[in-house]
Amino acid sequence: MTGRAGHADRGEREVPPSPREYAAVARAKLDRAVWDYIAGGSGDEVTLREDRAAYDRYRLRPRVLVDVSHCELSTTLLGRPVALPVGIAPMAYHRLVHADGETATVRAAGAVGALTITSTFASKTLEETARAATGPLWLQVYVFHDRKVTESLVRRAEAAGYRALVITVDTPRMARRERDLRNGFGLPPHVRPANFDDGHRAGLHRARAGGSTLADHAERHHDAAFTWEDLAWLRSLTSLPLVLKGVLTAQDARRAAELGVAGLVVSTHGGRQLDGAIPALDALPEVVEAVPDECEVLVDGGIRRGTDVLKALALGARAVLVGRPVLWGLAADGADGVERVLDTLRAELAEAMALTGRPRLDTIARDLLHRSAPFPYHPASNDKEMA
Ligand SMILES: Cc1cc2nc3c(=O)[nH]c(=O)nc-3n(C[C@H](O)[C@H](O)[C@H](O)COP(=O)(O)O)c2cc1C
Ligand SMILES: CC(C)CC(=O)C(=O)O
Repeated sequence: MTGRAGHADRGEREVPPSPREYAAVARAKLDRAVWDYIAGGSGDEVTLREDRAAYDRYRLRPRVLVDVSHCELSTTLLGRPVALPVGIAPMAYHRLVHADGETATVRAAGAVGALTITSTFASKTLEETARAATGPLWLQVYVFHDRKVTESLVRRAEAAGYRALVITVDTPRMARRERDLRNGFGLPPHVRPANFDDGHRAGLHRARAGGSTLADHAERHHDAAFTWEDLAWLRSLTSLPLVLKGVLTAQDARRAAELGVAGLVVSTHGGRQLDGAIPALDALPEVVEAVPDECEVLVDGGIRRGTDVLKALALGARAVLVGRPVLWGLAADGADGVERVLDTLRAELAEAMALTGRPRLDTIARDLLHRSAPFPYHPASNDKEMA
C-alpha cells in the first residue's frame, strides 16, 4: 500500500479521495463496451439506480460523548476472522479491466484482511486465485445443465482451500442488458473463463450485433430448472458451508435457513437481473427477521461509502459486499487500486462509527437510522458511475 486517499502518492500520482472517483479513471481507460458491461443493469436500469438511491434515503442519528478513541471493525464471517465487514462481491472476468485479473484483486483483499468471493466465470483459474490469496476466500458457483461441470468446480474449490460456496440463485437466465445488446458484447480474445475447458468457452468471443455472447452462453449452460429440491444434491456433494446469493424475500430466506444454509446474500445482482426488483437494502430487514441468528446475512448493491456500510449494518447485515468499485480500482491501478478502494471504505466506516458514537460493530443498530427523503431520490453524485 503506497498512497493515502486524497494525498499525492509518493509525490507522483494523485489518488482519488473516494472509491466513486475511480469510476471516472476506469471509464477513461476502458473500451466503451467493457465499461457498459460493468456499469450497466437490465431493462430500464430502475433497480440499478434504486439499489444505490436506497442508501441515500436514510439519515444518521449520531450519539455524542461516547469514547470513540478506538473503533473496532474486525469481525468473523462463517467463523473466520476478517479485518472489516466489507468483502469483494463475485464478478466475472477481472481481466477485462487489468492483465493481472483476479490474482491482483485477491492479493489486495488479503493485504486489507477482507473476504474475496471469486466468480465461477473468473478469468484466472480458481487454483491460481487461491495461491495468490492471503485472506479468506469463497467460491461463487453457477449451477449448469451439465451437473458434472458444477460438481468438478465444487471438488476443485475444496482441494484449493476455499472456505464456502456461494450459490447464485437469481440468474436462471441472464436478463436482457440493453447496453450489451446494443454493443453486441463479446469477450475480447485475451479474456477467457479460465475454470473451463475449450468446449465450455465456445462462442464467448464471437460478438454479434444485437446479442450478448455472455447471455447466449448462460442460455445454453445455466440450469433454469434448478430448484429447492436440487439444493439437497449440492449439499450432498460437500461439507463446505453453502451461502445463497440473490435472495430478496422473507419466504425464500426462511426456506433456505430450514435447509441449513449457512448464509444469505441479499442482492439484486447489482441491478443486472430482475429490473424493478425491490432494492436490496429495502429487502434486508425482512430477510434478517426471517432467519435464525446463526444464518449470516450479507447485502450488496450500490455500496459506495463507509456510511452506506454503516446503514446496511444498522439494518441487520453482518457484512456487505462491494462490486463495481473494486473493478474501478483494478482498472485504474491494479492491485494497488483495489487496495485503496478497500482501504478508503475502511477509513470511511471507521470515521462514520466514530462520528455516530458507535465504536464497536455490536453497537450499530436500527436506532441509528432516520428514514427521511421520499422515493425516488437520485442524487447527481450517482450519475458518473452509471453514465
Ligand atoms: C461486471 C460484473 C460481473 C458480475 N459477475 C457476477 C458473477 O459472475 N456472479 C455473481 O454471482 N454475481 C456477479 N455480479 C454481481 C455482483 O456479485 C454483485 O451482486 C453486484 O455487483 C453488487 O453491486 P455493486 O456493483 O453496485 O456493488 C457481477 C457484477 C458485475 C458488475
Ligand atoms: C457471465 C455472467 C453470468 C456473469 C454475471 O453474473 C454478470 O455479468 O452479472
